[in-house]
Amino acid sequence: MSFDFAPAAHVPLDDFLTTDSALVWLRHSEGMVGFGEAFSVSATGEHRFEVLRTRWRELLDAAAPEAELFAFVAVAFSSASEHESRLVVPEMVIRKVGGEAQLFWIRSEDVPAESETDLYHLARSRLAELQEDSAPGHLGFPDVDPLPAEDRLTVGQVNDEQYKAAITSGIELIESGELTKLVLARDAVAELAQPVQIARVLKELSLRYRDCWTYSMRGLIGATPEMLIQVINGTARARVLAGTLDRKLAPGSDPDYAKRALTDNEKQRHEHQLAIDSLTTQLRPYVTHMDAHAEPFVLELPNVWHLASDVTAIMPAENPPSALDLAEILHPTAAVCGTPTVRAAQEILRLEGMDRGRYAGPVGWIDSHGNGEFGIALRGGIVESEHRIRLFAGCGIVGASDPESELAESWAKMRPMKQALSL
Ligand SMILES: C=C(O[C@H]1C=CC=C(C(=O)O)[C@@H]1O)C(=O)O
Repeated sequence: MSFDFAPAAHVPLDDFLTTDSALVWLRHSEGMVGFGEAFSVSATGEHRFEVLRTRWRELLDAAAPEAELFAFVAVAFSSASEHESRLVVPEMVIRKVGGEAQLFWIRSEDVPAESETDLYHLARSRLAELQEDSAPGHLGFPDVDPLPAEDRLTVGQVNDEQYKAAITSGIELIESGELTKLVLARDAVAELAQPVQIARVLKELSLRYRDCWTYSMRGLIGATPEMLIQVINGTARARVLAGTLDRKLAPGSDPDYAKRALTDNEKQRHEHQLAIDSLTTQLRPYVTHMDAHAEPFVLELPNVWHLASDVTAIMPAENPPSALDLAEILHPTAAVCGTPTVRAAQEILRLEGMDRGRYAGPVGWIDSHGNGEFGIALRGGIVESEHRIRLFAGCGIVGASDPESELAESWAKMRPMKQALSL
């Protein structure tokens, strides 16, 4: 059931981030926050999307026809990943769009209520209970977590030298003509003396990175600037990024620096074009009309500038694919994998030396009408235990790439999380 929810209409939705276990999708202080867990399914391997989709359909088929259900979804980057892809239906969702807020509740049959007003009060008190829930139990942390004496950031599975060596091998593959583009990632581990305060980190990200989509899905947290696909009432939208410039490197007084260094730079344009082509080629067969900007624009974030392009498409009126269908079709784009896709994915497994888990996979939400939004899980990390979070960042490699600069760029991409964790 759903109610108009005035308490969220006049305040930022961020104010409802009271518990670390909340499921989150926020941008410009609107979006969705979910509490509790009515249903959950996980999957690994090649059929992970299909397993999530099938269980979601079964759930919808079993639900009352008028039920409005939402699920939060995060899918592992690779079919070879040992990490689980998850779909979680929260018991309650606060959704805010265009200044209007609603509260959705999957009420268990045994909650008695006499009137609408009664129900609303019951919903409010249930929400208050769920908002108090401090249980990181949902995240399945191990019981024992040795405390670091002070906060530290250490190398992950891939150290700087290994990362640069992988990039050099990537460049060789591109020069030999086997690949056109390859995205290689690395990790770093933050160990904190105090428990990771997920809700606080999310608030910081959402406040500072307002143009990004702040997400939290059972331990996977971050704020991504890249929209893989959004489907709302028959219109699909994507924001494709590729081509990055660290703002720290910019000369202070030159207003045209970002434009010159990105828009007028051949390497960056080439890298960007490959990402656009991979998205539009995959999307075209599923839509009736598609518009992509002829010229990319410069997206300004507090840490970096990106070359960006927005794509809008109209879905067919009959049997349109759902947001989850499209996420599967489009993943992985050349912004996180490479060109050609299959070969690049193989080289990522061979050269990267780590399991990306849900980093760089689709993360977002879906509803019972096929609508949904999936960002690419970038600029974030995975909370691995109460005191430890693994950060990830990757860089698109083309023939003209330089390993040292790409390493520096990967640090720039981790800066939002480092700041939010006060590291
Ligand atoms: C792979 C990441 O970024 C991608 C998205 C935007 C720009 C990118 C780049 O310029 O390399 C990457 O393709 C990451 O942030 O971990």
